[in-house]
Amino acid sequence: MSSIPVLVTGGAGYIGSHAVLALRDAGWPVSVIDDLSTGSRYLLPDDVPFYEGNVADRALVERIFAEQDIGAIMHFAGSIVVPESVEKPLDYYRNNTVASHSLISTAVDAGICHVVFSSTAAVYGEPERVPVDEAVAKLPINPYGASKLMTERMLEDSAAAYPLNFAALRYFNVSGADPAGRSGQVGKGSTHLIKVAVEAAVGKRDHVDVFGTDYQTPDGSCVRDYIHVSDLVDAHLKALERLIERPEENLVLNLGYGRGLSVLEVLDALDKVLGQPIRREMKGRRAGDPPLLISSNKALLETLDWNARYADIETILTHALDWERKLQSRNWA
Ligand SMILES: NC(=O)c1ccc[n+]([C@@H]2O[C@H](COP(=O)([O-])OP(=O)(O)OC[C@H]3O[C@@H](n4cnc5c(N)ncnc54)[C@H](O)[C@@H]3O)[C@@H](O)[C@H]2O)c1
Ligand SMILES: O=c1ccn([C@@H]2O[C@H](COP(=O)(O)OP(=O)(O)O[C@H]3O[C@H](CO)[C@H](O)[C@H](O)[C@H]3O)[C@@H](O)[C@H]2O)c(=O)[nH]1
Repeated sequence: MSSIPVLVTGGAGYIGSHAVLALRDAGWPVSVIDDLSTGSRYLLPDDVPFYEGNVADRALVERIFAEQDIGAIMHFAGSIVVPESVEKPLDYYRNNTVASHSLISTAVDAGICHVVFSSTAAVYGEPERVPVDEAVAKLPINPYGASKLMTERMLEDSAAAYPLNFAALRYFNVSGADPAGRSGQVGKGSTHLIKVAVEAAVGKRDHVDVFGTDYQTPDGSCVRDYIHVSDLVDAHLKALERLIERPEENLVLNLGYGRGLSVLEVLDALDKVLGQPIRREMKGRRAGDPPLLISSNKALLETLDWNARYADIETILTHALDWERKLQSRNWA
């Protein structure tokens, strides 16, 4: 497979930094643009060409395209906090939709042909069926999901009109960290279950809240499809290869294992990894949480030559825990 220079937007963030590492490991030339609003430069190797700035800065993006001879974009840059999107919807439409418009139109003008886009299970809202397949109605229930769906739509219409193809990858619950310990999730008030749980494991928190124990699920707590970040980014590389091989095709794929784990099952697994229990507090339901969110990954398995390598929840937790310990030992966050 011939590799072409890739621009990773949001490459100093959690998922983007793993994509940079995976692309480099596989021999792709990589550059990064990131405004460092939530990202951290130390998640990237020093020798990655790094441009600090906003993807909506057309002049900067044009310069990167020219200087790095970019042929494809992996677009991770965006704002990701669901409750914040409800409080500040216009910020989310600006940073996720309007900034993406600028990036896509700059790419089209520069003749860049392939875009892999970070979408989310939030585009489905409260899905009418679970496992959720890609044909389920897209009815987002918050501005975050709506802002991402609008970008998917822009890509779809642009691909019909210009020489461009795209992959919209809808992530379920991204978790874990680079198995080699080079990157992971950086704190700053994370609300994600696995991040919160490993913070408790290293003593940054004294307990984990369990939000809701009275759902119509086997043990009463919410069920999610946790996918290891390295498996997730591997699907991005496979998707990009496919876009290059088949320029007339686009891809819209869920990224998940098609497997559900409850909050209590995740915490039990962490207790097992640690060999001792983490303190839990049973709390009421958190607003806006669907009881059950599991992907159908049939399309992913049928379309890409992709296999899960790190699906075991204890593996996911071990990698997240190793990273949390590293953060703590370096006083990074
Ligand atoms: N983490 C998840 O569970 C999850 C789930 C579904 C989808 N996603 C999507 O994946 C992508 C990456 O998420 P993440 O978890 O790595 O978040 P993150 O906050 O760690 O990464 C986002 C990166 O983008 C940068 N950024 C934000 N706006 C920018 C802009 N306008 N120009 C340049 N840089 C900008 C930030 O500084 C950060 O480094 C996002 O688009 C998010 O919506 C994440
Ligand atoms: O301290 C915590 C944190 C979370 N939970 C529970 O754990 C489950 C998973 O919660 P996360 O916050 O880890 O993840 P979400 O399923 O809420 O969010 C995921 O889906 C969202 C869209 O629906 C966004 O895409 C988001 O980035 C992504 O992680 C939920 O039932 C939540 O209530 C707890 O019990 N205690």
